[in-house]
Amino acid sequence: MVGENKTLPLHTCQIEPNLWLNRGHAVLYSCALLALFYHRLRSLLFQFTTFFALFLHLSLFVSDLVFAFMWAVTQAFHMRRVHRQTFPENLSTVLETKDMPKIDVFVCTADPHKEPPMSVVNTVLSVMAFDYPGEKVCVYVSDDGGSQLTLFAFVEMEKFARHWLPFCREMGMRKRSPEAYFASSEAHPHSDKIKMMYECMKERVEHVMEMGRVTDDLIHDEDEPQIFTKWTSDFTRSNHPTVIQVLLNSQKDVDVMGQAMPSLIYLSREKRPGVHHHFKAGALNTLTRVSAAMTNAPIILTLDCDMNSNDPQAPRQALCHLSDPEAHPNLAFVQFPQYFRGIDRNDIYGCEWKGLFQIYPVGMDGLRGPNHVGTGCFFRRRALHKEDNVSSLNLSDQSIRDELNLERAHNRASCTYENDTEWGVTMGFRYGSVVEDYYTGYRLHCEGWVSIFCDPQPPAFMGDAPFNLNDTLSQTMRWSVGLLEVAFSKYCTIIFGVKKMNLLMGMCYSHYAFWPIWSIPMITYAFLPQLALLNGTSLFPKASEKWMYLYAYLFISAFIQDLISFLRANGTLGRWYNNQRMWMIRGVTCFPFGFFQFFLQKIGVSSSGFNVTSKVSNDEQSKRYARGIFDFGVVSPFFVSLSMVALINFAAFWIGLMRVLEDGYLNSMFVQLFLSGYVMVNCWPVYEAMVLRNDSGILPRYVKKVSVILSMGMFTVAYFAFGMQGISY
Ligand SMILES: O=c1ccn([C@@H]2O[C@H](COP(=O)(O)OP(=O)(O)O[C@H]3O[C@H](CO)[C@@H](O)[C@H](O)[C@H]3O)[C@@H](O)[C@H]2O)c(=O)[nH]1
Ligand SMILES: [Mn+2]
Repeated sequence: MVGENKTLPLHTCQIEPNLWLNRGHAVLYSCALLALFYHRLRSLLFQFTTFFALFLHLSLFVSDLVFAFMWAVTQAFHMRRVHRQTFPENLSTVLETKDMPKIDVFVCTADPHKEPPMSVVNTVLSVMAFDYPGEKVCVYVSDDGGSQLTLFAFVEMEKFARHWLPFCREMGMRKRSPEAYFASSEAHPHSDKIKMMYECMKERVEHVMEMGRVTDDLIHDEDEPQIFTKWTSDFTRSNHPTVIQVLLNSQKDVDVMGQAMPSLIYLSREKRPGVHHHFKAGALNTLTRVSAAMTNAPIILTLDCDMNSNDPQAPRQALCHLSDPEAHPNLAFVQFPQYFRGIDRNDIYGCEWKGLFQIYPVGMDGLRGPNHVGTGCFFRRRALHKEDNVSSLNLSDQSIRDELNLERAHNRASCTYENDTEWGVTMGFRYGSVVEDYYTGYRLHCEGWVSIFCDPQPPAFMGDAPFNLNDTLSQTMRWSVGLLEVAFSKYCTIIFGVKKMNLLMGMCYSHYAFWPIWSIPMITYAFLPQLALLNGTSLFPKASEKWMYLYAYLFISAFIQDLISFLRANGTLGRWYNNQRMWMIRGVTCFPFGFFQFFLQKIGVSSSGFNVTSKVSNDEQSKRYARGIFDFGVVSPFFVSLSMVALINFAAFWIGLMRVLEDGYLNSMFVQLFLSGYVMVNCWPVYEAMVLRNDSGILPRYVKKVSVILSMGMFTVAYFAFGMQGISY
């Protein structure tokens, strides 16, 4: 066991027993796959009567190859799973409180309308209230929206925080974001006074949000007017100077009980039209440089604005690894998983991402460590600066109000600072992919850094998940584009990755990089067998043939393996069912559209973008979500392709069933009929939204019309293609 003091361990690490079961299954399944390809190749050669037949069988062949590739790379996650535990109560054996390292916390926000300032305020309050010496914490809020509304919220919050932090210490509660605390059963009956203060602050912030700007009558403090003077008439979110505002300084600010407050710094980096700002990666690099000039803590915690601390012990848990004298010298980061609040019982949109955030990191942790997921991650500053830069940035004892430091910080937040530097190339968060988290972690692992997965219960952090279908699909589409940017770059995971790390790590990273290629088999299997069924053409072995067992084994055992690992990670059957349904939906919507977008970028027609996920939902939407009802509601190309799948499969199943019963073809059409039925059952929410429901979340008429027309067009083309070729088995 690693990091174990003779008596009191800081952490333990256990390899999962029974791994041979996974390995045995992998061998068996591989053999089955080989048999499948033998069978597929044979059909390809023997049934090559016409080009159309070749096209049909080639499509299925390629689809199965993709399935097999995805299955194979996923096995790397099951080869060496490890489970860690931390013991923060033992930290004192290696570290006295006065020696605890300083921590800089980066909280990113980008748009006050999609990310309400009050929610960012809650996040910041929850981390300021960490169970950690106040003078050792500095929270930086990066506002890429350059919004005076967000700054106003923090000016207000700073006063409330002086009451909130002592309150948290006194109550010793776990949830330290006011919103989460007041809504929880933890809330103390005598918390009325502090709740009132909170409500007052919230009211003022929301009032300013409604007004859209900060008016003079809202400014009380004599210091405050000058804070907002940078917002002149030509200040826009994409064209403005740097704003750095020190709101709290731990060297002089104390709470109402006289204890040092953590520092709090608002930063909105300079933006100019025509100068690429590299989205969140750019924001994080600016924060890294600015914080180096002001507090220069050796440990950095990155958080998205919706990621509240859910346990004030989180920094101590991370320190169990980071401060362990026996820690790996190249330990770059300790990653906590993303958990989400407010997910409905059955997680209809599969937003929990159990595989991505809970199951697969355990597998990577047994290799070189989990991938970085953008939030809830404690970095060693060393991993983000180049070695030689760390010493030159060693300014840790300087005051954050120091004029020289402030000037340095301003300079480092300028939009041209990075020109001709290594920032984003070999230093800091890497540019070139909109999934900067995945890409940065990947590059660090390739450079020989390692990471650790820390998944304590209760979860250390909790974030928001998208609450409607279009938002979650847009988010996955952005991820898809970002992942393809990595897959098709010179840092391709299967070539560069395998070479620089090892085969298994390369496979894990490839699983993500090639996510969007799921769309190839998904689209093929969603349309081709169904169109063939409608035209009386059989594409699979007969139900009575022995090859059928092979198909059944491959299909069923893949599902069972997935189900078992889902249930073992505290999943429920309902959530698993919805999760597999969302895979199908993503496979025919955001993955192919992501592919298309990536292609447009490659040929220079479109440029990459970071469409921030909205963290607000209206009342009606929330009600529907709570009842597990799908929200369509907007005209979106995703819904057109999804509706087409629903329509074609519906027609294929019922017409196919009628024909089969009439003509007795069930034996040869069984697989296709089963497939249409399976897709149809998965598409149930789409039928509901098409014809059965009557609320504002139904499929818009326009989407229905377009998808009916396109489906008919597709059917007609297939009718002639199958008819003219005259294939029928
Ligand atoms: O130009 C930008 C765009 C975004 N953000 C911030 O980035 C964070 C993540 O954005 P969000 O819209 O919530 O994206 P998600 O897809 O929900 O986030 C996941 O995926 C991102 C990569 O696509 C990662 O950065 C995140 O950490 C990860 O949680 C938010 O705090 C934003 O404020 C910026 O600071 N600047
Ligand atoms: Mn998010």
